[in-house]
Amino acid sequence: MTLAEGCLGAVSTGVAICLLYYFIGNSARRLPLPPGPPGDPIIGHLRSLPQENEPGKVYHEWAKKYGDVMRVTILGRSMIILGSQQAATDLLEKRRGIYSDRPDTPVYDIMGWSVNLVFTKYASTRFRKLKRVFQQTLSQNGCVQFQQTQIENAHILVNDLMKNKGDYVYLIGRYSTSISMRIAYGHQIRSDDDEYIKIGTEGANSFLVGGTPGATMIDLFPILKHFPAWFPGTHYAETARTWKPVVDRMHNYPYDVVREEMARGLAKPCILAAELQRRGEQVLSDEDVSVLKGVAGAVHAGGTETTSASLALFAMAMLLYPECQKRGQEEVDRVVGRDRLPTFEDKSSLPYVSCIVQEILRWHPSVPSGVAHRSTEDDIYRGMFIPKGSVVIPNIRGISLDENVYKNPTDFNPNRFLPKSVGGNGEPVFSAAFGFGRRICPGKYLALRSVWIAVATMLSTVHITKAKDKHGNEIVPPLEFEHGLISHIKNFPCNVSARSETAHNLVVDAVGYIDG
Ligand code: HEM
Repeated sequence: MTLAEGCLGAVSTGVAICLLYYFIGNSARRLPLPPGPPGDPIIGHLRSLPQENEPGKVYHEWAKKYGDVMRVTILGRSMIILGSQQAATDLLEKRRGIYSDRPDTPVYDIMGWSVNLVFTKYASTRFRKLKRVFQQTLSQNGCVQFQQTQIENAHILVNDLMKNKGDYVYLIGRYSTSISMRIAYGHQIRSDDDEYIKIGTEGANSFLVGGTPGATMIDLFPILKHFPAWFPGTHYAETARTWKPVVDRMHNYPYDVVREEMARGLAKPCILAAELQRRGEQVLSDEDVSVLKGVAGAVHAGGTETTSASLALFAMAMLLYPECQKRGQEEVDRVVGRDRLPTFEDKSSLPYVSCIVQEILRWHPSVPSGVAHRSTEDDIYRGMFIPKGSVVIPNIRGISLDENVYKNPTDFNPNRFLPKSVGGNGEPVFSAAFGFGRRICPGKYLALRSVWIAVATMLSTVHITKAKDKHGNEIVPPLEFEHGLISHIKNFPCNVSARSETAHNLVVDAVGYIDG
């Protein structure tokens, strides 16, 4: 074969491949898009998308009519809602190569959240750097190094609950903030006026004012962020600018403190100090500093509200389903006894307690609509065309309510996860609580351990009962939630008391040993 013939052959093959792609691409575009409820001309579903009410529940009802892969549009942008474990696994996990990006979130970028892994674009060096630190420190084995911190904070929690009795939701928030701050920055929270509680709470509040990430008018039309504040639709950009100093302070203040403590040889072991030490004498670029602030900030921002929302649900479940509390307490008493407190070594012998934790995560998932993914290529699924650039939402709440998988899904029933051989329903563990694919929650193992040790320690030492009104009648709190990226149960009254004098003394002793 001559050189000319060879070149001709290569060119013809190239042209044939291009034509094939062109025809496949075109025929894919001729396939039906996923079905969905009717929308308005031009604006699409802007008016009909649920905002106030529980969106995941509304999507779940729509899915009964339109299927578990639904499409809605907002001003021409496609949003695909996945309503079953099967569809979410097929796309977000099995085709992770094309469903792992995040949509643009200019509102959160203006606020200063772009340092955080959750908003980082998939195909970026920054994503790989942030992910590496999480994978190394918070893997299933890596988490074990933090168990003493978790145990100590569980003891502080029950001690405070016994003293403060009714202030459950606040103390749970303090428990999860303490764990995050200690792991990220080596700082143990000891009092209510601690600066870390203040900056953490303020930073977390910014999530309540930024709208749904990727779905505000500014996210859809970023040009609007340059328009004056009076212009319709610009409101989120203005709000975001107001909150920027708060979010910046949340990232900067603890970073500066740890650096200063390291310089004086006083820094406590934590993720930030370990990462700084790893870099030794090396001069840090602005990007390095921003990655370090992002890692530590993500431990706090990703872990605090989600963990406390889950534990707030635990108390509500114990109030509404006292028989589950009784069964959990009996299991702990049988395995751990009454003369010591639970440890992680007891975990494998306490299956019902683990089922309680699983059921908290399923009953009302704390991130009900997940965090939106974005597709980076055209795709075909079950004969439907999913255009490149679609925002893809795993409806975690909908998956938790799937009647084909979970019997009577609105009931709190830990027994559903026990094998049939021991009288359970043998239903599958609800893994969707932590998301999917390459964006799956990197704090999953830490979170599961923080929730487990708090639940086991509470079952061992305290009794949670309904509060009474002024006439002595028990108050049955309604199951109501504040809906945002993270779904929080609305504050509710309850009583928490020591289960026995022995339990009280054990806790007081344990707290006395915690190192200042
Ligand atoms: C019960 C507690 C928790 C729940 C229910 C939860 C749930 C989730 C969910 C649903 C996602 C989105 C996954 C996806 O996009 O598919 C996520 C992402 C994330 N979570 Fe968690 N999480 C919890 C605790 C934590 C903890 C303790 C940390 C940190 C130590 C953490 C850090 C993160 C980060 C950094 C991301 C973003 C990951 C990425 O975008 O690649 N989370 N979490």
